[in-house]
Order: sequence, then structure tokens, then C-alpha cells
Amino acid sequence: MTESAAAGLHPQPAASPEAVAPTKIQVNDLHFYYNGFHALKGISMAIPEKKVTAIIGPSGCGKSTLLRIFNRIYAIYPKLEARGEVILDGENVLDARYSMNRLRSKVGMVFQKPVPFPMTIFENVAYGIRHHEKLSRADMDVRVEKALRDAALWDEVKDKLKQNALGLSGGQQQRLCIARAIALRPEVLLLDEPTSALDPIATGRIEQLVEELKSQFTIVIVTHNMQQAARCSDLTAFMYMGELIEFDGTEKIFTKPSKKQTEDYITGRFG
Ligand SMILES: Nc1ncnc2c1ncn2[C@@H]1O[C@H](COP(=O)(O)OP(=O)(O)OP(=O)(O)O)[C@@H](O)[C@H]1O
Repeated sequence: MTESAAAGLHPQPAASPEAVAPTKIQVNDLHFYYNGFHALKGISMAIPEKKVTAIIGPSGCGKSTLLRIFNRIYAIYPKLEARGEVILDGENVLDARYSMNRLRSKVGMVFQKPVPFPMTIFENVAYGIRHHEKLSRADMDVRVEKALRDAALWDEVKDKLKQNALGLSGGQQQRLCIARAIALRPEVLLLDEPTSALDPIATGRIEQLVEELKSQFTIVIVTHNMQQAARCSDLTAFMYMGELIEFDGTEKIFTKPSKKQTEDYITGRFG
């Protein structure tokens, strides 16, 4: 733990019923720099296991940056730098000795725009599994079916598994991307504005899916849509200009926030 976190300079949010769950990811005094630009400033938070944590805040406040640090996407760019700790199950994933392969198998990510690979629906799911495990054909069939069922897509695609995934609708493509991520059996699922390219019906389907998946995964979702955060998360973090302003149970954030900045944002006074 860093000195400032150890000294309690970044106190954890007050205990709320939602927060009473084991911590899956502990963030300690996290700072992030884009080529010298200080994008995250001393973030500390405890993300509970098998709950949905939403990250909200105005454009440019650092939501996506924070999410991407959880699976170290930035590490491929030489001038980007993270300081502090992101402890996943007791180990700091920012430590260069923490293997990228291991991190990717524990932490899955789904992006804003669904990007299926230009291959069959079946192969989209099987491809990543093959990279990590050697399965028999029969076992692979079972794994792919389970991932597609868990992503609530199986019934719609079971008769066209050999068709190109690019022929699916946007909402189906996003559920396929979720299937692809969960097929690797991650423990944490990161969703970066997963519905911003979708219509309201497809959005509702994904929100319902998030609710169903939280019994199996720890989910962190970045969203611009406050109604979405209110509908589908247990905890909500409000960020502003690279700082974590408030982090608490979603109901409390939306009905009785402790900070004026949070209240101004959720009541639409800025942002
Ligand atoms: N590749 C980059 N290089 C330099 N600065 C960046 C880069 N990516 C993001 N930033 C800056 O870091 C800050 C945080 O960006 P980030 O994308 O995390 O915000 P966000 O809250 O997710 O925004 P949005 O809601 O618009 O997606 C912004 O000031 C942004 O301009």
C-alpha cells in the first residue's frame, strides 16, 4: 500500500448494504499520466465482488482511463504511466511482473462499439478460448454454447453458428462480444459504455444481461447514461476532472449524495 493510502488520506466510502461484500479490486492512490498529462489524481476505492459498480461523470473526467487500467491496456503505449496500486485478489496488477496473459484471463473487457471478428459466430467465441486452453471439439462446443447462453444470445444464433458474425444486428453483436469475453471465464468483466451504440430495446436487453451476470462476475461499467447507472448498478462512483468525488451505494448517490458536485451532476446542473 502507498504511504498516503496507508495513512488514510483516501478513506473508503462509508459502509453501505451494497458494499458489504468481499473486495475484488482495491485501488490505492492511483495516478495516471498521458505523456505528462495528469488524467487520474489519487483514486482510491474498493470494488466489491459479484456486484455491479458503475462509473459516471462528465466527458473527459477519466472514466475510461480508470477502466482500462484495470486490465493494463495502457501498457502497450510507452509514454503512458500509472502510479499507485490496483490490487486484484491480493496482487498488484500494475506490477510488471504480473503477467499480461494471466491478467487478460482474469479480467475481460467489452468496448463501446461492438467489434466482432470477421469470422463465424462460433469462431468468434472459440478463438479466444483456443488461445488460452486446448479443448477437444466436444468440450469446445459445450463451452461456446454456454457462453452464448450466458450472454442471452443462444436462441437467436443456434441455427446459424457458421454464419459470419458481421451479419448480426448491433445489439446481437454486442452480446456476442460479451459471450466472447465471458467464454474465457474471467472473474471481472469491464464494460466501457456497452450500450452507447445501441437502440433502447437492445440497451434494455444488455442491462438485463448485466443483472443476470453479476451472480458470476464482478462487473464494472462506465456509462454516460445516469438512468442506466441507477437501473443496473449496486454501487456508483462519480468522477470529476480526474478525481473520484464520491463512491457509495447507487441508491444513496442518486437520492442523497454527500457532495455538492455529485448532486449538481445528477440533477443535471452541469455535465
Ligand atoms: N490517448 C490519450 N492521450 C492524451 N490524453 C488523453 C488520451 N486519452 C484520454 N486523454 C485525456 O484524459 C482525460 C480522461 O479521458 P477519458 O477518456 O478517460 O475520459 P472519459 O470520462 O471516459 O470521457 P468520455 O465520457 O468522453 O469517454 C481527458 O482529458 C482526455 O482528453
